[in-house]
Amino acid sequence: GPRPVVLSGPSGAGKSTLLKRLLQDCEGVFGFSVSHTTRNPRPGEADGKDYHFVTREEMQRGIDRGDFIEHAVFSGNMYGTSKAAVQAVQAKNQICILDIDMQGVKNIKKTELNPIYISVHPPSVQTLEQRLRDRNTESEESLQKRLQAAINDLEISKEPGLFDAIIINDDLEDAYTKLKGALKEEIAAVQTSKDS
Ligand SMILES: Nc1nc2c(ncn2[C@@H]2O[C@H](COP(=O)(O)OP(=O)(O)O)[C@@H](O)[C@H]2O)c(=O)[nH]1
Ligand SMILES: Nc1ncnc2c1ncn2[C@@H]1O[C@H](COP(=O)(O)OP(=O)(O)O)[C@@H](O)[C@H]1O
Repeated sequence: GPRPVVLSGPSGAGKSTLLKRLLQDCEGVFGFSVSHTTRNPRPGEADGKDYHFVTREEMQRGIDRGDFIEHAVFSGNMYGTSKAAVQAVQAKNQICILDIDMQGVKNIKKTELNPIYISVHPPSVQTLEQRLRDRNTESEESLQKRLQAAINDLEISKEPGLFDAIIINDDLEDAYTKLKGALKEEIAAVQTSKDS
């Protein structure tokens, strides 16, 4: 099947915005790997679509059973990619997109998944903070944790070879064009196999 795609980058960099657009624009080409999380759903988020929202006990049981390819704690909540989430997409012969943090990137590198790694960056930490504030989803404490993680992860992202592409999300149209461009061969391959 097609190579999966990992989208990483700081909270608030624009990963969900870009990937939602990609899913709509290239209908049937991509499938989202629905992660598990212990954080509370935000208004508008649907269980089983944006995340599988679970308790810490349920998540820990799944980890102990070996259900997860990778898992991490981010900003005080647990997150993880289940084997089933990736298999559900791969069974449809779609390009599986994973939206995961830096710990997830490092752990996926130890697996056989062999994805394309893309990092989405904000134009500056100031802009990131403004976008996160305007999104209105975080408490002040959660916002500060995300900004600290962002500063740390932006530094780690400079490591040569960690990512296949880094997309700076300043103008959204421009960033989207770059993201689609970075994946054009994979998109074409899936479209060709669908036509045949
Ligand atoms: N390692 C890992 N990170 C994840 C997973 N799902 C989501 N994340 C990351 O967890 C972080 C927080 O996600 P979320 O609470 O949805 O906040 P947002 O990124 O600010 O919208 C982001 O960096 C996500 O990429 C997962 O399954 N594994
Ligand atoms: N290029 C952009 N210009 C202005 N605002 C943006 C841009 N991209 C995303 N946003 C906004 O910034 C916020 C964070 O984006 P989001 O996609 O939720 O980030 P992430 O999924 O990486 O946490 C959202 O409110 C989104 O609408």
